[in-house]
Order: sequence, then structure tokens, then C-alpha cells
Amino acid sequence: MNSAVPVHSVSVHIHGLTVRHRRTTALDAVDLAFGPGVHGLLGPNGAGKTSLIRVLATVAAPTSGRVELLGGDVSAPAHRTAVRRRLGYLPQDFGYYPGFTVREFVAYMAWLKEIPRADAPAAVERAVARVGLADRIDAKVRTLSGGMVRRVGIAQAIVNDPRLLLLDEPTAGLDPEQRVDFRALLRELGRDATVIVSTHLVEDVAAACTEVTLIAAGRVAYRGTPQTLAGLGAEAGAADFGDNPIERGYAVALRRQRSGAETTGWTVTR
Ligand SMILES: Nc1ncnc2c1ncn2[C@@H]1O[C@H](COP(=O)(O)OP(=O)(O)OP(=O)(O)O)[C@@H](O)[C@H]1O
Repeated sequence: MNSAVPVHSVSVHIHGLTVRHRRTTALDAVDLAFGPGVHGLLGPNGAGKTSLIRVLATVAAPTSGRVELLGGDVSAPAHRTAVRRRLGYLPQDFGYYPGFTVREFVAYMAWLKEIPRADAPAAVERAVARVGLADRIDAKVRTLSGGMVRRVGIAQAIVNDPRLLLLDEPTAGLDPEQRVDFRALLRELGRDATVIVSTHLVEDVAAACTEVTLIAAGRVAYRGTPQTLAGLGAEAGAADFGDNPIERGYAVALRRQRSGAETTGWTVTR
């Protein structure tokens, strides 16, 4: 099998994805597709966002359903290996080696992703510079602040110039200035790659996302643009549910899902 991954395919196709953790159903027969752009994944605590991202990152297997990433089914080992070279993943709980320097840690991740040895040093420096840590590249990770460590996590996720980038609450712990810079980086990355970002911050969604997917109780409660979600929030009776239009739209979509009504944004099938 050819292990090359096509660059401009629909990046993510999920069919009937169910994930169970013992007796808890985290995702319930979900169908979704994602193409290039920045996709915000919103939802209450326990909605299933991390469960979805972990399956897309190929670190967890579905209980049932089919997952196609970058043009092939990831249940095929050869394709899964090819996808991992083109994948970037920042887990919610990001493990690192505190005794490594930033350069050593990101280089180690570059090696795991099989970046050619000759290309790795420049790729590491570029990734670290993109997260604003060039001046700390030779500092040990244990000497960095929590927000800086988070940025090291983002650097390792982007070091291989991923076609599919999965970020689980990347802005947690970043200061406001860093969040602004990070959103600009997201927009830049989303020009070519498919970027899926789980977040609780509606500001992230408003500033950086081209599309929003709202997950609730293991199901897709809403899909649309940040603008259409904000439009939902402009409805009569929604004023009490949040401080800004997107928060209000989020509340309306959740309420509708809980009452069993369909919420229509628009469906993405690029
Ligand atoms: N390892 C596990 N064992 C048992 N239950 C789990 C496990 N991981 C997740 N769950 C359950 O699955 C459901 C979905 O969890 P998940 O972490 O995917 O949600 P989330 O949307 O990412 O939540 P949060 O916003 O709090 O991070 C929850 O009910 C959670 O308690």
C-alpha cells in the first residue's frame, strides 16, 4: 500500500462513531466530516469532545463506527501509520519530560513523527518560534510557567507541519496576549490544514474558527459558523443565557437539543 497521504482530501469522515467507556456512552453514533479550516468543538463538561479527539488522534479505538482520516480508514495499520506522520495532537493532559530542554523535547517529538533527520533541527526551531518561545528554546521545560509549557505542547503538535491538527483545550492557561497570538496562529494553520480545537472559550471560537460543532451528551447538537451560532442567540428569550451572542447561541442550541428539537446550522461536507 502506498503510505503517501493526499494533501487536499476531505480530511475527516466519521460514520456512526460510538465510543463507550465501560457503561458510559461518550459518543453515540456520530456522523461528522471536517475539511481544511479551523473547527471549534464546543460542549458542556462530559459532552464527549475529548473522546472524539482521542479517536481522531488514533490513540483510542472506536467502540463501533468508521473513521476515515486523510483519505483512508484508520483501522488499516499501514494507513494509520501514514496518518500519524501527518497528524498533530495536543492532549488535554499533556505529558512531557521536565528534564528536557524545549529544543530536546520538540526534537524528540519530531523524531517520533519520523521527520527526516536533516530537516528536524529547522522544523524544531520554526515550531518553537511560532509559539513565541524562541528565546527559551534551550531552557529546561521544568523551568517554564504553565502557560509556556502549554505552548511547548502546541509546538510539538505542529512540528511536522500537520495536515490534521487536533488541539484539546489549547488555550487553557495562556494569558490574554498569548491567546490572541495563538488564535492568529490557528487561522494561519487552518488555511491549509484541518484544525480541530476543543475549547470552552467562546472568544476562541469567535476569533479563530471558521466552523463550530457543538457536542452534547455524545451527539452533535449544532453545526454552523460562529456567525450562525451567534444568530441563534439573537432569538427572543435567549437574553438571559449568556454575556455575548455566541454564548447565547450555545445555550439555545443546547436547550433545543435537550428538548429534542432539531437545530439546523449548515452541514459541512467538503
Ligand atoms: N476513561 C474513562 N472511563 C470512564 N468514563 C469516561 C472515561 N473517559 C471519559 N469518560 C466519560 O465519558 C463522557 C465523555 O467524556 P469526555 O472526556 O469525552 O468529555 P469532554 O466533552 O471532553 O468533557 P470536558 O469538557 O469536561 O473535558 C463523560 O461522561 C466522562 O465521564
